[in-house]
Amino acid sequence: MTIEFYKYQGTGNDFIIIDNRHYFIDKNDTKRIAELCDRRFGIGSDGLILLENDEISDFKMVYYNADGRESSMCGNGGRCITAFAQHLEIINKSTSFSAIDGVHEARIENGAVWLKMKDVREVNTFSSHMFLDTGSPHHVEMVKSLGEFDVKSNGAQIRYGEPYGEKGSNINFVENLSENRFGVRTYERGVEDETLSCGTGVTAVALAMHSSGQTKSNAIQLRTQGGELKVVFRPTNNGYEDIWLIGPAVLVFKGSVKW
Ligand SMILES: N[C@H](CCC[C@H](N)C(=O)O)C(=O)O
Repeated sequence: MTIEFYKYQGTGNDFIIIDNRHYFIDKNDTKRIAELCDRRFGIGSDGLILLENDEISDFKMVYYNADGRESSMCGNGGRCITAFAQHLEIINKSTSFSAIDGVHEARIENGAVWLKMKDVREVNTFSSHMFLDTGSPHHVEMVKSLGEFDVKSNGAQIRYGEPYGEKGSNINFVENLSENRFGVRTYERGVEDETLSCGTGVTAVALAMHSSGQTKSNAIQLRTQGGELKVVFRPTNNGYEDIWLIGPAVLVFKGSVKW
């Protein structure tokens, strides 16, 4: 079967997106999904996203990491599928769609996509790092001179080490740039490499910086290797709510491929 795909990127985190409302893709074909994500033998991407019909919302998002396995929520992917849904004229400027961690509101405003993230009830603080789940699990730790830091080897060591083990976590390394701006580089579980940005990751960093008192602001700028993202949120006495991940989502090309 030959299928049409669209290639999107959100601050360099890139995805193959397929309108699966009418196809009958074998969603358990881990090998084929990994082949399509391969940067030499396939189309090349950090992940693959299916857009499907949904009874309770405008559409359903199914996310696979580059290893071909279905995974937890992808923030940059959620922004890209919103732009894709508008491209397909499924939506106009706002939507609510279903993903593995629940229903997300999103809107497109002045060329940026706003994605509402799930509420975060707890930020776990340890001596060397913090850990929280923003739809995907995230380890957050401060480093000096982020630009020269070896993200891949240090990230892999933490991701496979205790307490994360095989299930793993995404690993974010952070440097403070100003009162409300932080540099972030992320080792992503399921890509098993550094990605140019990670949406649930920068969301975790923004909340961790507020929770640890490194910022008093509730509007945080995140500088990633792939570009600038913004996270705004409302601190409550039960964690964080009204959390929005804001940034660009760009259609790079479309094509067709044998499945
Ligand atoms: N690799 C992540 C999922 C994708 C997260 C990232 N691409 C984002 O933008 O949030 C995980 O397995 O937890």
